[in-house]
Order: sequence, then structure tokens, then C-alpha cells
Amino acid sequence: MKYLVHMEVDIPRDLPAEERSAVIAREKEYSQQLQRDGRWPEIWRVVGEYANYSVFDVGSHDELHELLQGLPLFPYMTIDVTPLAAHPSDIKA
Ligand SMILES: O=C(O)C[C@H]1C=CC(=O)O1
Repeated sequence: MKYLVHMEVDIPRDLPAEERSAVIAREKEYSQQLQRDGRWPEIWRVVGEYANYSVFDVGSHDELHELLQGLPLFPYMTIDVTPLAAHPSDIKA
């Protein structure tokens, strides 16, 4: 099942710089592991914003929920999820 996910990040300004760097490094590692195993096939930066649009390819709503909750930056994110269905005009289908 595929999902379009919008993540907007807002790290509090008073978070110490070291903690900020550490959480961003953990986020990168977590994200790249999911990209490698195929569950996070697309990630795109939104131009001019600390935000991304991503596509997740996972087995269930519950699996996606668990993955998103596990994001190290989860406490500092606003996340919107759109479930995707096949389009009848898609020539790849
Ligand atoms: O930078 C972001 O968009 C937030 C987050 C998603 C992946 C990652 O490495 O950081």
C-alpha cells in the first residue's frame, strides 16, 4: 500500500545545538535505512521549507503509523498522510 506523506519540521529554537545535530543525524540514518529496504521509496524537499513530501510503500496503516512514530524528529513534526490508490489512466498499471 502506498501513501503520500507530508512532513513539516519545527525544531524548538531553544533545543541545544548538540541535541539538534544528534536528532537530525539519527533521523537521516533511520530514513536511509527505510529507503534501502524499499519502504520509503521517494523523498523530496519542499522548496524553501523545512518540509518534505515522501512516498511510503508498506503493508498496512498500522505499519506506516509505527514507522512514522519512530521518526527521531516525530516530536517536532506535523505530518499529513494521504493513502494512494492505482489510477485507471496510469499506463504502468
Ligand atoms: O529533513 C526532513 O525533511 C525531515 C526528515 C525526513 C528525512 C530526514 O532525514 O529528515
